[in-house]
Amino acid sequence: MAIGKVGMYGGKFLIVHQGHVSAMIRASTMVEELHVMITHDEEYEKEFYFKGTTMKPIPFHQRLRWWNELTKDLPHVKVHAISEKQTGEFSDWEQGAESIKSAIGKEIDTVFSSEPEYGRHFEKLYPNAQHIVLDAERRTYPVSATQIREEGAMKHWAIIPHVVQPYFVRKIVVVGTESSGKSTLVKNLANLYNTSYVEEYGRTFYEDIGAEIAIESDFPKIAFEHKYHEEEQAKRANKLLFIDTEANVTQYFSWAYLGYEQPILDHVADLQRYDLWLFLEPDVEWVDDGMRSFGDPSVRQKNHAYLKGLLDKRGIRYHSINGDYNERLEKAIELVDGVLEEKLYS
Ligand SMILES: NC(=O)c1ccc[n+]([C@@H]2O[C@H](COP(=O)([O-])OP(=O)(O)OC[C@H]3O[C@@H](n4cnc5c(N)ncnc54)[C@H](O)[C@@H]3O)[C@@H](O)[C@H]2O)c1
Repeated sequence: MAIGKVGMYGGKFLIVHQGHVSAMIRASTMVEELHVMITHDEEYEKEFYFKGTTMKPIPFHQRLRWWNELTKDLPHVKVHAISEKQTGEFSDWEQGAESIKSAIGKEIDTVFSSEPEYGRHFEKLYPNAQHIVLDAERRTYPVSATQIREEGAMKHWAIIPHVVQPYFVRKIVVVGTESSGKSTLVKNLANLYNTSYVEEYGRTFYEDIGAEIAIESDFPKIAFEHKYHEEEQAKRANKLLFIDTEANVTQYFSWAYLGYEQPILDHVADLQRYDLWLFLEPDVEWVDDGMRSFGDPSVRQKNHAYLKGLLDKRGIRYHSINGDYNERLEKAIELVDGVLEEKLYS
């Protein structure tokens, strides 16, 4: 028999970690229905929880989405987001409790937390409810959200839930014109860092249709499909995702093959966020693999300058990578290690 009928488990969940998930799952086995309450005050959070960290504030919609996904197989667990104005006083909790009670709409008989000292608040706010303290010593997951915000997600990867991890995956994009060594570098880096990668979709597209003639509608299709693969691979990534090309490169190909740029590709480029841009200089030997068209050295240089111009126009901070294959790899590794150490490059 359940210990209680209607349970409540609340927090700010900045960020959601396995300690929270473990508490929620245990609580869900003790009551007939459990309500997870995400209390938020985004202005206050920005000022008091994220300032001075390398982490960007996490919108409450994002937290709601994580909790929805985490509880999707538990029909008796409901998730709510509650605005709770923060001033650092107990009155914040009073106002929050009113919103919590009205959102649940039923008598709350069990309140869960991992903090014994919250008991004094709960006695006043939920006088008829029992307070069940779960893992007060944080033995299962000895970590706090504050520590993760301060030290960064990379360091605490193993205790970040799998539905939350894609949000924190660091995206490293490798750009350059044809035969600049992008695909080899991307695969080598992915294997070195034991993670996933995204291939240049344009190549697969033309291989699949067996055509060498490009038409206007190919390029938006390539850009969208490429984005889809980025999303999919981010779910499998181990901290880092290596990506071969992006929408500016697709724009460059539109210009190179059709003679003009397409505004829709600019819109896709506007939405992109990468943590590190590696720009490969065309100083390695041209390799004709049967799919390439611009081997002449002067054309190669002109194309290279055009692509750089596209990135410069957008104010993108890229890192030029040149030299032989070993020099390129070592330079890339140095920069990628910086990403793992939460260095901000863009
Ligand atoms: N108004 C209310 O009635 C009410 C009720 C509950 C919570 N709240 C809000 O939530 C806040 C309290 O939550 P918080 O700041 O502690 O939030 P939090 O998001 O850091 O933690 C949420 C809960 O998870 C527990 N927890 C944290 N790390 C854990 C770990 N490693 N292992 C196991 N459990 C762990 C916490 O003790 C807390 O009970 C309050 O400041 C208040 O704003 C309000």
